Amino acid sequence: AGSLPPGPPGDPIIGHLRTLPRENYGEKYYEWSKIYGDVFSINILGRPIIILNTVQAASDLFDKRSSTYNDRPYFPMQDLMGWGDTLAFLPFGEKFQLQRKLIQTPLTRPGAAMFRGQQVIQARIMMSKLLKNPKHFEHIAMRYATAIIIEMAYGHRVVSDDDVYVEIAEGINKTITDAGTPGMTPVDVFPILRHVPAWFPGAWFAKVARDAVPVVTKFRNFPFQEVQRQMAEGTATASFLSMHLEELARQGKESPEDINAIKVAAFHLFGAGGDTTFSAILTFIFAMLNYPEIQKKAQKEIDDVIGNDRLPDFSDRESLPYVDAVMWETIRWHQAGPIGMPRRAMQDEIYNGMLIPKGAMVISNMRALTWDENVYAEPHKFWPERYLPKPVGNAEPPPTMIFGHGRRICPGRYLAEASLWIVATHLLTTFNVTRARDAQGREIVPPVEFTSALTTHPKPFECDIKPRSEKAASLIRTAVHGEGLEA
Ligand code: HEM
Repeated sequence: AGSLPPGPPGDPIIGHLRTLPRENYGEKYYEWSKIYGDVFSINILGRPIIILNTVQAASDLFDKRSSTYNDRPYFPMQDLMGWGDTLAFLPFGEKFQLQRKLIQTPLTRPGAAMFRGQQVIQARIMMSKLLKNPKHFEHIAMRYATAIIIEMAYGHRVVSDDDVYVEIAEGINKTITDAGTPGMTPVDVFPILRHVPAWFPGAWFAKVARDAVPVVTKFRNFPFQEVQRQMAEGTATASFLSMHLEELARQGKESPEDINAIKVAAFHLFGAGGDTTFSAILTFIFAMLNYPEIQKKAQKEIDDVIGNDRLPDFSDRESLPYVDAVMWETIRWHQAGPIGMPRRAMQDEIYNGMLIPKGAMVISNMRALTWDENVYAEPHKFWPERYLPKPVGNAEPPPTMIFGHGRRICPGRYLAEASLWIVATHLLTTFNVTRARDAQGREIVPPVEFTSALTTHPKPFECDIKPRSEKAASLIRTAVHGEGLEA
């Protein structure tokens, strides 16, 4: 009946517990795939983990045999923190089906397009903040990613910097980072550690979870109560939450369970879509800093197509293939979620003669999928032309697999892509990202290093973000002023 996929040698009892990297799993697994094969396995205390390192394998299992892989393993850490009932962490079953439907329905490609007006406004607010406070670009990008999701989920427009939602969101992002990579923390490996008190040596995760609970609880309840209050007063703006609640009322199905399901779905949007979008935008700024020639070339395309009398809009996307290619290359270069989200096999299966046993954790290693040299020529090179048609480019496929596969594919992908595109295009149109200089006037060259958790970000870096011209600066000021959005 086949044996497990090959893998690195491990201890007969503890398996690969000690060989597992402490960070950058994606890269380590990518190296192991070169030695042990595209599909290889490790085990921790006898629990098999199967790692897929090509789009072919991920698609064969998660798309074509999806009924076996729609499940997720149990994530004790995220459960302790208060995320256990949210879509990304739910096992396959009724709750999953309901959450998936609630989240997916308004975020289809045409559904996501409804939020474009908000994205344009928020991109312009972001540019205006960069004009005033360029050194705070990291915070400004975080604020943008937050604002997009909060407005969509709750109808609240974040304009000012000390908005309470931004504060809560920062707290949430910190808990996500502190929690490490789902499936890989000590408590995932030894679920018994759930019961260990926070002071226990090495039990950092218990403290992280304990500190996260009030932050998560506040985010779960506060915006929901606000929208309920606004709906009662008749002042609510249309949003994911208000539309779902109105629909329930229309159907006369306002049971506490149904209302709670909607509350959970709205609250999950930020957890799933905030930090990932933020990571992609920060990575874009970092890529432009590291590849000035590419930045110039994208700016030239914009100058030729849009000119310098107006700001870009979504209607320009078709006419800017190079900018599109730069965006895709950014997310291929360093994707926000390097090892995706683990699945769990729901039955024994044989794949290419190898056994994938029921209960195994199955991971599609995004890092290897996006660095596969059979798909991407010289994968380590930042080369946007690769997506352009031949002979200018190499006609390689855009790396849409960073959003996953099958029935658990990221439901926020259209929204995420548009959030990134509109910011990238505004930034290229109006600003230059260049190296900052130290007190002696020498260029600061930050190392290309990324943090390691469920989502990754470039490690804090310095750069100069200056308007390309006085004209560009005034276009931003006029746009923001015209909308009455100065804060
Ligand atoms: C650059 C941005 C983003 C990236 C790279 C990303 C990537 C991913 C990946 C890899 C998964 C796991 C898919 C799988 O198991 O095959 C996922 C799941 C998910 N994403 Fe995203 N995502 C992004 C933005 C967003 C946004 C903006 C939202 C919502 C507004 C969102 C909502 C979700 C949800 C709810 C899930 C769980 C789906 C499930 O388990 O059924 N994501 N995402």
